[in-house]
Amino acid sequence: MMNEQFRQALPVIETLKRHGHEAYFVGGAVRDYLLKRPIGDIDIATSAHPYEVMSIFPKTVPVGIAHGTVMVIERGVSYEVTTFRKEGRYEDYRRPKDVTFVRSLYEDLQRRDFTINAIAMNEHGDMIDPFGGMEALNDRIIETVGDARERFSEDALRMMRALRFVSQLGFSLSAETKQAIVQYGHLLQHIAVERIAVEFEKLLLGSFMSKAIELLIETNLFSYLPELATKKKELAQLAAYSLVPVHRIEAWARFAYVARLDSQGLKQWKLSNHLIRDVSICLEALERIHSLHDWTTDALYEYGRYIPHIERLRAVLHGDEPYVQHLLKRWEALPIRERKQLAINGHDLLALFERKAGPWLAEMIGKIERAVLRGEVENEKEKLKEWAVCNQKRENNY
Ligand SMILES: Nc1ccn([C@@H]2O[C@H](COP(=O)(O)OP(=O)(O)OP(=O)(O)O)[C@@H](O)[C@H]2O)c(=O)n1
Ligand SMILES: [Mg+2]
Repeated sequence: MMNEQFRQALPVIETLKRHGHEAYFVGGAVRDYLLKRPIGDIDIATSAHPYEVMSIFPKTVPVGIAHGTVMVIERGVSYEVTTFRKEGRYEDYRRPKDVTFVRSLYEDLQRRDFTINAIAMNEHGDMIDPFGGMEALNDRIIETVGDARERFSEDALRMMRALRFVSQLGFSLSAETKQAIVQYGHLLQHIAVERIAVEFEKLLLGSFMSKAIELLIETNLFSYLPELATKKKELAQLAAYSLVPVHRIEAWARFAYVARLDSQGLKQWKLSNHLIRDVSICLEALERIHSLHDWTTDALYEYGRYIPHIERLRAVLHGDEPYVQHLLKRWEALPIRERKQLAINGHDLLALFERKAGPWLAEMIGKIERAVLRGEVENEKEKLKEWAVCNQKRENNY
């Protein structure tokens, strides 16, 4: 009964109970535990007020007091402890700013998005499941708690969440839930792009991505996503790929490649500049590298640590085998893997030629770099100096 992660978290529940409060495990961890999937963060719901939670535990962080959430750190692990609540008035189809704390677990579960996410577990491992979540898990159905149109107008992001759960779990949408997405999809326009992108990324990384993308098209929800309103055909192509990308860079790069989005398009998704740069490098590489043959020494050197991403993408997009290990071996065998490894630097060259710094210097370093990479000269300071001087003479003779 109960797995190690929950057992480790038991003291949090027990401590709350000792202080006279109710406390349960809730949310995704309970769902994933019942599905025998690896569980992520453990969330706890309690009748205790946030300030009571903070006074009971020695180590807490008020991460979301306004929403009733306090992070409790117990034996180095952090848990989100949220006071039973029902959400206050919803405005603008977003999560409410104010919440009302309630004293009953039932009311707390009632405000949750899907029945599979509205199951609570007590300290003995007993399930409290007033909305049929376990049956839905068994039937592999995603259905809202109560009226779907109500749930989606409370928080329109839940429509994206429904599809990301489809992608992660391979479940189907209940007829009512699907119908409500068709009807309320436009409300997604009120949701911050950053929040949409978080769910979309999980969708792109799910094992059943194709099924989710097909639903995205079928419900027309795609037309409210950044840059995708006119990309129905491209999305359908994305659904045709069955391999799962292992990394977020690959997930976004494959998406951008198939949907024909450039870095400007990705900017509309409000991804971090860092991620956009990584994805853009992969996209640029995919224009050049179509087969194993295109992995020249120069390409290996240029793409360095991106080789595994690019190669896996190339393989998926061209229906080929990935040769990651082979390419990494070739990359590791290069005389140098980055400019920093050159045995000569700018100072050395300035002294050698007794010249002032100028454009000639970068040009010279570039030539030396290429010569070393091609094995024309050994990466050793004296040899490089000699080569540089000879090269200069050769050029002056022309
Ligand atoms: N828009 C939302 C977001 C969350 N929840 C509720 O809050 C729980 C925790 O939310 P979150 O951690 O975002 O999702 P999980 O279901 O836990 O999924 P994951 O395992 O990916 O964290 C959900 O299970 C659900 O009960 C909700 O009702 N409506
Ligand atoms: Mg969670």
